Amino acid sequence: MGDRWQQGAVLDLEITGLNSTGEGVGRWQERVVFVPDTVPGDRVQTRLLRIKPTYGWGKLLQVETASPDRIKPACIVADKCGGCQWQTVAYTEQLAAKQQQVEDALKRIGGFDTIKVEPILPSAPLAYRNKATYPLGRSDTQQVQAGYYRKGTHKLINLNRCPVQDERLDPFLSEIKQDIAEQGWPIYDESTQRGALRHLSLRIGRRTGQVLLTLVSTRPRLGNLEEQAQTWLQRYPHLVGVMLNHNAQQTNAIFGGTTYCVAGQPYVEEQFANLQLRVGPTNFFQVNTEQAEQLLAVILAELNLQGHERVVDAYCGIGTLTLPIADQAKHCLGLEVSKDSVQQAQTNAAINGISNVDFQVGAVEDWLPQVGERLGTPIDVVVLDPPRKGCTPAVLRSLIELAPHRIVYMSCNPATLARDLKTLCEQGGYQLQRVQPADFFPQTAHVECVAFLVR
Ligand SMILES: C[S@@+](CC[C@H](N)C(=O)[O-])C[C@H]1O[C@@H](n2cnc3c(N)ncnc32)[C@H](O)[C@@H]1O
Repeated sequence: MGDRWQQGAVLDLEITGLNSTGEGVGRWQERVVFVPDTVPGDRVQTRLLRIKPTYGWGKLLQVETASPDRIKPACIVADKCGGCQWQTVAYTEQLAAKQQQVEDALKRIGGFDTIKVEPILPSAPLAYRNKATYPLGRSDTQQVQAGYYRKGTHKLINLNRCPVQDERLDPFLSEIKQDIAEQGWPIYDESTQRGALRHLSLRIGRRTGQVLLTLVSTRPRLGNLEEQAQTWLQRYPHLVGVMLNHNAQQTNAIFGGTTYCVAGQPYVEEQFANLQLRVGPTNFFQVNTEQAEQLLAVILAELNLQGHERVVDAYCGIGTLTLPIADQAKHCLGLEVSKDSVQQAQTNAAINGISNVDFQVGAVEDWLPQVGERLGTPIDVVVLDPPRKGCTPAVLRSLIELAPHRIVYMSCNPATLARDLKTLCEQGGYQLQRVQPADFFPQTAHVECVAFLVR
């Protein structure tokens, strides 16, 4: 079945680009076809799986002529693992696709036809992640496994190494599951909802080498965990703490609300932008420390703070942006919904001797309307760094009412960024001055950006 626009048809295509979800993009008789696992420049044979009148999705049957940008993946399970989409795409091509993704979102969603997007800041392409969270499972022969899910499934691929993770985390991945097996701790089974251990989570301070190991369990206790934790602390000199997170909910969220420190300390220390930061097991912290630091340097250079500014850092996490900004401003107020993160941010402020900051636990929606009373007006700068879904209409309305002179909007989703920038410009009288993308997530289609607005 070929040469027809119907499900099951086999088509020959040339792949000419990559889309924002990581699929290769080709054209067939004016229609667009998305084909996962392909590289721009590939000539491929694909079978149409799903079709709409003007576009569809195909499954790669074979690469007839490989693109010069198709490379050998660093990962031995790259063709199966659902973790990275772009292990076979040359890094320069990944960067070009991300640049295009940002430019397209700003034009198509934001209507910013003339805005110049700065060249994307490249990262180390491998071994860059400071945090790994591996689901645990059992093989058909009942061996304990840890790894990532096979593409599009919840079937685990057992891994002993993951090339995008900091290499110092690999021994924990390959060895801890053996100890779990020897302890006989029951592994959680999603299908029956029985068992205890769900995830192995690892966090490393890139500059300090300190490692924190967290087990996520449906039960608040595991027999013999204290003794096993002591064995791990002795075996791994860089391991500084062992934690147990209790998550008994039927949910996709990895962590539950309570975390116990079983042995050692409940955080890793990280040196970040000349500050000493403590990061707990469940706190949000950018996974690419070096890139977060590069983007922070861009923000500080662009803001060029003089020491008299009142700044609000909305969605502030553990103060990663709040503290370096406060260092150059009159006062900085961080707003953050996670109580744990705010406590960590307050500790981080104290350790670094930064006293011109405050942190408020709560939703930005609730607290942004009150920041004028709290800090005094005018507010000079508001920094936004929301989750992927972007800002709610209520946050944008409050922001427009507050009318800070400048807005810095950091985002990991160019589509919601472009949507919110459009609202701020059309309804709030802001002008988009500059957009700087940065690659925080090599080997995946994700891209981070910071946009600068002035009123
Ligand atoms: C992308 S992270 C940014 C954290 C911080 N700016 C950083 O660079 O480390 C988003 C943060 O927003 C918090 N958050 C999510 N929704 C929120 C809301 N409605 N109000 C306040 N904080 C929120 C999350 O807990 C998370 O810490």
